[in-house]
Amino acid sequence: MFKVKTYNKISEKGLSRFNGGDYQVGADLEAPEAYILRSHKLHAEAIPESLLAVARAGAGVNNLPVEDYTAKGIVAFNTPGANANAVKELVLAGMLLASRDIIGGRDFANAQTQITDAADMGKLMEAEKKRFAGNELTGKTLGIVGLGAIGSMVADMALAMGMKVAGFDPALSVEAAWRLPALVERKENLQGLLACSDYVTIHVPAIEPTKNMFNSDSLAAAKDGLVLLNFAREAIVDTSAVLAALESGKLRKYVCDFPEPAVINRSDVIALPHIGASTAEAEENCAMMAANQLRDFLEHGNIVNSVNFPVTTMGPVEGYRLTFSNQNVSGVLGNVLSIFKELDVNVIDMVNKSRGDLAYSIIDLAEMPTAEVIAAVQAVEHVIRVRVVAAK
Ligand SMILES: NC(=O)C1=CN([C@@H]2O[C@H](COP(=O)(O)OP(=O)(O)OC[C@H]3O[C@@H](n4cnc5c(N)ncnc54)[C@H](O)[C@@H]3O)[C@@H](O)[C@H]2O)C=CC1
Ligand SMILES: O=C(O)CCC(=O)C(=O)O
Repeated sequence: MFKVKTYNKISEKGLSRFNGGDYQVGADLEAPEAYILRSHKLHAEAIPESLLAVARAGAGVNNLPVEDYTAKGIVAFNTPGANANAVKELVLAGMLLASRDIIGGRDFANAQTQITDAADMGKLMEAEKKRFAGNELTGKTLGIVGLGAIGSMVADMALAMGMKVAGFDPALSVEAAWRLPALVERKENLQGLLACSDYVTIHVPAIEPTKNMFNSDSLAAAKDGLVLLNFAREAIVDTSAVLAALESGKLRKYVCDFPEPAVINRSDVIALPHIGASTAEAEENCAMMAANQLRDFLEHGNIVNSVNFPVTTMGPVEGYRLTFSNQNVSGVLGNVLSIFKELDVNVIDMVNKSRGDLAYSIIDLAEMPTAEVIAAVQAVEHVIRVRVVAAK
C-alpha cells in the first residue's frame, strides 16, 4: 500500500489513475510515500522520513525544496508541456486585452444602466467608441524570453497572427530548438530582444539567473511603449522597475499573472490571479501525467520527467528489483556489485544513470534480496537511498 498525499485541488481524472492500484490518496495522510500538488509551497514544511517522491502537477518547481529532496534521495517530478497550451492561449488574450480597450469598453457599456431606449444607447455607443480604440497585433514584433514548452507554442501562435517573432534563450535544449519555427529570429541577449519588440512575453523558470532579470537596467533598453507580459513568476520581474517604466511611458501596459499590491487597480496593468494553467484540459493533463509518473516510480522504480534525478527506466518489474540513489562519485556501483558477489545475489539486468552530482541505478535480481543484502547496499559509502520493488 502506498499513501499519496494531495495538496491543492488535483483533477479527479488524474487522481483516478491511482484506482486499480494499492493506493490510499487524500489530503490528511500520515507518513505518505508521495505527494501530488500544484502551487502549494513546501519549503517551510518538515520532510517525512517516509517520503520517496513528489509530483508537481505543472511546470514550475520553485515551490519545492528540490535540493533538500535530492540530499534525501527523494525524486521530484514535474509535467513538462502539460499546461503549455493553456498559458499560450492566455498570452494571446493578454496581448489582445493590452492592445484593444476591451475592459474599458465593457465597463463603459455596462455603466449605462440609466438608458432604456435602444436608439439612445446605440447613439451613445457610436459617439463614445473612439475612446476605446486600439491597435492590431499583425505586423508587430513579439519578443519571447524562454523558448521551451510554452515559449515555442507562443511563437507558433504569434506567427499565425501575422506577428514577427524574436526569441532569447541562452539555455535552449536541442529538443526545444527542433520544436521552434524557423521564422523565430534569435537574439543574443535580453537587451537586443527588448530593443526590437513591441510586446515581450516571459516564459523562463524562476531560478537564480532569472531573478529580477527584468529590472531598471534591462528595461531601459526597451522600445518606448512596450507591452510586457509575465505569465512566468513574480521573482523574474522587479515590480518597482516596472512601475517606474509605466510612469515614464517606457512600458505601455504590464500584463501579469502574479500581481503584487502595488500593481492592483491601475489602468495600465492587467493583473490576473495565477490562472495561466487554470483550464479543465491543463489541470487534467498535468494531474494525469503526474499520477502516471508517480505510479511508474512507486511500483517499478522508473523515473521520467524528474527535475533532480536522471531519466532511468527498465520497463515494468517482472520479478524483484532493487533501486538505489547515490552521490555521483566513482566506485559506488562497483562496491554494490561486490556485495552481490559476496552474498551470492544474481543480477539479471541493470541500468545506471547520472545527472550532475547524483546517480541512480535499477537492478533486476533473480530473487528477493534479503534484509542483509539491503542493509549492506544501504551501508555502501555515498549511497543515499535503497528501495526494493517486486512484481504483484
Ligand atoms: N502562469 C502559469 O500558470 C504558469 C506558469 N508557468 C511558468 O512558466 C515557466 C516556463 O514554463 P515551460 O515553458 O513549460 O518550461 P520549459 O522548461 O519548457 O521552458 C523554459 C525555457 O526557459 C529557458 N531559460 C532558462 N533560463 C533562461 C534564461 N536565463 N534566459 C532565457 N531563457 C531561459 C530554458 O532554456 C527553457 O527553454 C515555468 O517554469 C513556470 O514558472 C508554467 C506553466 C503555467
Ligand atoms: O497549477 C497551477 O495552476 C499553476 C501552474 C504553474 O504555475 C506551473 O505549471 O508552473
